[in-house]
Amino acid sequence: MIHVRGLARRFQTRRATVDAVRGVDLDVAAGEIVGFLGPNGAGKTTTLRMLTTLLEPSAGSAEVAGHDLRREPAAVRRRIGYVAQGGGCSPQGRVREELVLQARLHRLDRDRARRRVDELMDRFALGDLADRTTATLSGGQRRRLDLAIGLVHDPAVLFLDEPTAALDPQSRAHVWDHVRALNADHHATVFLTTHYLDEADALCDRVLVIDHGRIVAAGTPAELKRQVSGDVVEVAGPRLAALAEIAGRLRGARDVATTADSVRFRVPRGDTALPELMRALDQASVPLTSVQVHHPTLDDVFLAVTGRSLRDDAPEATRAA
Ligand SMILES: Nc1ncnc2c1ncn2[C@@H]1O[C@H](COP(=O)(O)OP(=O)(O)OP(=O)(O)O)[C@@H](O)[C@H]1O
Repeated sequence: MIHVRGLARRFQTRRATVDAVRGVDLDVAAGEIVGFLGPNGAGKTTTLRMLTTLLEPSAGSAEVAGHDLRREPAAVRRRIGYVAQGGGCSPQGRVREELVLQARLHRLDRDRARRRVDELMDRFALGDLADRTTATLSGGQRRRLDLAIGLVHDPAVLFLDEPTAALDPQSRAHVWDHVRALNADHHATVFLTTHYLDEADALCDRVLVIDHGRIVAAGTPAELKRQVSGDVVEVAGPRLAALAEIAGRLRGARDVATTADSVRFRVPRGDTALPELMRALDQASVPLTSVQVHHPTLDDVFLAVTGRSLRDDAPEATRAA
């Protein structure tokens, strides 16, 4: 359903050249839900905007829903739905009116537009909100409307840019239910971007991790999680360099990372690694002020596959207009 080879996009700003996407290859089969996961500024939105014909690629090729992205952009647009990060409806528009307007923009005749809008209002539980202006909707209601708008023309592929960003946990779970149901009932292909590993885990058949414009890991959520199996040990003390060196020598220790005030690393089992660590530190007379063992968090997954922490993340370039 989506086949991409060498897709790249370079932005030229007054101050810098930004290679936002640096040669991405990916394939999405019909009926798959694929998550595009990565920290801020990794290149997710830029890739999505290229695949939805909103942005011209600097290099590479792609076929989306059976049409060539560069040669047949209008045909691609007819077969895809796109829900952007901020949604796309006017704040003063009313819920039902907005849906009808979108249906008419997609050239559905009056009758078909009415039927389609009724169907979508029902599916996304928007009936009670029909006459509300979109500016008065809660975050979760607004996302349901955005999804309905993205589906008005019954697209073969739905692109979602961070569908649950800034939603409370309950609204996030509702959005996930809707996406799952779309996929199960209509065999819809869904390509979504997210910051959240739990979202990818709950929703996606497959996950692609992008960092610095390149895909750095791909697999099912279970496969990705296996890559960060084991426990994470975090130790602190006055001699961090010595701690890191000793940690690196423990059996099975991986991904030793020194932060400003601690050393973090992964081991197959925390309970067996700790006595070994204590003995080694004792022998080398390296003092320890604290030690913690925990299961890998979202941050550890990012650390393992991208080599940096989500928490330290910052946009790398100022956006031009
Ligand atoms: N119009 C633009 N001009 C210059 N640089 C840009 C432009 N759009 C994006 N960038 C840069 O390209 C890189 C990738 O941005 P992109 O928005 O694709 O990342 P992202 O993974 O979607 O991030 P986020 O999760 O924050 O939305 C960033 O360094 C960003 O600053």
